[in-house]
Amino acid sequence: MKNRSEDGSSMIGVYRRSDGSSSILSFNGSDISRQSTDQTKQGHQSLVEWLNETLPYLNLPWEASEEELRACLMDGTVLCNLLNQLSPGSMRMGGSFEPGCVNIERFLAAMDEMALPRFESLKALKASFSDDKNTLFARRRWSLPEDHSKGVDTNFNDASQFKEASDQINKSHAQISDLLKSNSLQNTSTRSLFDMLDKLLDESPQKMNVTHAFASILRGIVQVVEQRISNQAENLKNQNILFRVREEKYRSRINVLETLASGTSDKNELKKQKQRSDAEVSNLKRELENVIETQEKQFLELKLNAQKARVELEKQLKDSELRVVEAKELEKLCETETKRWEKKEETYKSFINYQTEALQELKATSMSLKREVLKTGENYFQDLNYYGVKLRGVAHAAKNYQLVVEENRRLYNEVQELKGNIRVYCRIRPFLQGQNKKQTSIQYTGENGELVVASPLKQGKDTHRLFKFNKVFGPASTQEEVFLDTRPLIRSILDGYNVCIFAYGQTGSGKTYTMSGPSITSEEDWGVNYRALNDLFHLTQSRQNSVEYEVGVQMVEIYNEQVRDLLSQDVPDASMHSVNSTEDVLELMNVGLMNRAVSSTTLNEKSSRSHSVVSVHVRGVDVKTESVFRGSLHLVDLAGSERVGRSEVTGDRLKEALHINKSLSALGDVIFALAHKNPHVPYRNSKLTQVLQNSLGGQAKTLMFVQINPDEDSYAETVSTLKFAERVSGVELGAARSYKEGRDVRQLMEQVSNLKDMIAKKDEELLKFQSMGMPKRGLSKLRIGSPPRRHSLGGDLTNSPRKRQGSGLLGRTTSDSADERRHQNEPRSPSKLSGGAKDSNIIEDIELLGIEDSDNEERLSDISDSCLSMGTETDGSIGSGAMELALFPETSSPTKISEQIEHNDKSANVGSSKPLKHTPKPDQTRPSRLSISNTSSKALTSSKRPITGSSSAKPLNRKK
Ligand SMILES: Nc1ncnc2c1ncn2[C@@H]1O[C@H](COP(=O)(O)OP(=O)(O)OP(=O)(O)O)[C@@H](O)[C@H]1O
Repeated sequence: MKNRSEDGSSMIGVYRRSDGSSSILSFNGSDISRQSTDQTKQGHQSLVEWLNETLPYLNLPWEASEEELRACLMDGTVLCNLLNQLSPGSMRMGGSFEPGCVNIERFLAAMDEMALPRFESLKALKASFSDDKNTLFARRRWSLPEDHSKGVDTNFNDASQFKEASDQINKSHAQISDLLKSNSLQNTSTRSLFDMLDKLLDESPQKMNVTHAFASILRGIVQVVEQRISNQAENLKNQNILFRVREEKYRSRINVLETLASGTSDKNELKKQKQRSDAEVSNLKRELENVIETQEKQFLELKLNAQKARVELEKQLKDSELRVVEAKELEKLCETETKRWEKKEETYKSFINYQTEALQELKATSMSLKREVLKTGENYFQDLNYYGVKLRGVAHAAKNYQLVVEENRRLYNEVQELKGNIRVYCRIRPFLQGQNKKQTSIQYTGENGELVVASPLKQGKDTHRLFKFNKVFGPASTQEEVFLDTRPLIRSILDGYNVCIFAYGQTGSGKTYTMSGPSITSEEDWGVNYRALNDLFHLTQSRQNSVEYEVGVQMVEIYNEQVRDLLSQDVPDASMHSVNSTEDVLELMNVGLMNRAVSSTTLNEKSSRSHSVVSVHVRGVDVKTESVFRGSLHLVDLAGSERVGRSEVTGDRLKEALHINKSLSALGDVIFALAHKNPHVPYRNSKLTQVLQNSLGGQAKTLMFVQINPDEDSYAETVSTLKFAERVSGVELGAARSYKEGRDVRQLMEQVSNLKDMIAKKDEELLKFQSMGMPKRGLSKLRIGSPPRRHSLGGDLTNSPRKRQGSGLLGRTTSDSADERRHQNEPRSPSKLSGGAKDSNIIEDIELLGIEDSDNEERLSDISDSCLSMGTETDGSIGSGAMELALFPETSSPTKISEQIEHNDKSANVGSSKPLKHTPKPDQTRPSRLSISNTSSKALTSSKRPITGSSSAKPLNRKK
């Protein structure tokens, strides 16, 4: 608490007594005013005591009054000495203290320096220096800033030094906080406060990790503030000096006045002057106090501002720190980003370079392309013009294409006809291994088809026999050479002709070798069968743009006059298999060969005792005209033709041989009948001739391979075989006819089919009548020439509607009862079959066959029930005349019909290529209609599965 003396004299200090009362010591140069409300004597005495102890020369009485004490201290010398005693060196006066105000000022300055309150000077001094130990401490404490500043500048050499410095800093902080708590900071001099601030700032960089630059900035600011404060202080000092000057002036005046007073007698006047002077002094004191108060206020304001500035600065410092950290992070981020962008820039640069290069290349390519396009365009237009001209030619040619194709076919067929529709090629088998020593019966083979055979055993002129065929293949001929001369016929099949190729000869003469080949694994060994089908597929492929072909294959064997399907065991009739490639055919024929019945004989261990027939049915549709072509190829590997006597077989084997010979004889009969243009051709005499019916005759092309065994032992058989072949080759069968159906024909076929259905219904009705017990007489009228017995592979087919439809590729329908009857009445004499008794060999053959006329009826009945019935016996053609006959059955009068039949029979047998107007006799009307079976197309179109083929038994035919 600060108090001010009422008289305005300079205030030196205020001290507080221990009992709580306050005392003011004021120094005005002449006295020490003391204002006390309750001063205890004890406190006063202790003070005197302390003064005496400290400055013994004072020797103040123990009970010295305040006035005495004040008088003692008044000139300031005692105070200076006291302070010098307590704190040596604190008073920088060289040890001598002249009495006067100057001493008091020094004392006050020293107090300020030691941060002791001015107004409790003595008490503070006493308290500070009462204890010896504390004396040193106090001194140290006030000199701490200097020490500490030194410490701050010191470089710490080790951790212990650093710790020590850190401890000192902490201590000084503690002291500062103590000062703050004890409010003594308020009384601390400005200088000291700034020292402390300075000290703190020195500490800050270490403790708070503030950058040195910042600290220096802060310090600079503080210095500025300090400068300002020091300016203020300087002002104050100046003012003080001014006041002191004035005080001195007044004091000198007082002295003058006192001198004058001593010289004058007028005491009152002196008193008055003294009072005026006192008044002036007190005025000056008040002025001084006011100035001090103003300065203190200003100082406080400045301090406050400094604190605020400091807080603000600290805040800014923290912000700056944060910003610095942020800036550093940002800097790092910027660096990484910069690097990244640099990398990207590099990448983009290289990419752009690459793109630019690519662009250049593209531009160049584009330019060259443009040029090429232009060039191509020009070429294109040139070509277009060129092709336009060509196209006109082609279009013109295309108009005539069909005509040319037709012409081509016609010419081709004419060539084939000129070559002969039946051709005989003779092939001589080479000697087999182990037959080297054997003599050959073949004496000569000529290029022109001449062959001379002779028996080495017989001597004489007539021993040599000359035969002439279309071609003779010697033992060295290859399979390919043999097929080369067969190939032209294959094309005919695709043009709608029927072709039959069969191999005839004694057992072991090489029939199977020629037809199938020794093995199918090697293409070189392929026989005629495989090569023909292979060719067929190649031709269909080459023609596929103009004609769509479907090919179906059947494979049967005729064994003991029974037909057996070699491709399917389960179906009763010959099954049709659709084939699309040679591979399909190979597969099928492999199966067929495996199924073929083979039995051993003494002549040929593996000799086949059956005829095998591979039938290929082709249906072609002309894409443009929609005309349908049908062609068929029969590839027949006949059973051995040797004589029964030589085979030395008995029992079942004998029966087999007899059947084989019988069927071969029937084949001979057919050929001879055709050769002699007999009105009747006995196709029905064997299953073989039935099967081959549409391939043997006026409209078919036939090729026979006559196989010869060169062995001298087989001479007789060879001669027999060659004679047979010679006769066949001499037959002129007439022009072949292509089976070409136009749209009209197909429509007619459909009508025929409908009519057949109607007839079938009528058949059923007839059967009903029969079962109802109609008079036998009436029935007998209907059943003219009914067969005595029926045998069929498929069992009794009489009532089967399916059979009545007569479907199947092979189905060319069944028997003609009139023909049958006529056939039965025909005497089967050797002369008739052979064309005369002149040829004794034929008679010999027939004898060997052992065929009796009594067999005829049974044989014919077998044929009529055949599953593979192949057509009428009346003529070898597919009877287009028969079709017409079926179409107009009711319109023709009986007389006319009979005439027409006779006419047709004749014309058929002379090989007329024109469609025949075949009108049946009254009792033949229905059978004739039924003799047409246009089912092959149906069979082909559904030929993915086995098709019941040619077993189209016609119940009505048999019933009539
Ligand atoms: N041109 C030939 N070149 C070589 N060997 C042949 C020739 N012709 C036939 N052969 C061989 O003669 C033997 C009998 O031939 P193949 O079986 O073809 O006679 P085949 O007339 O069919 O007899 P079969 O009537 O008993 O069936 C076979 O071993 C066959 O390989």
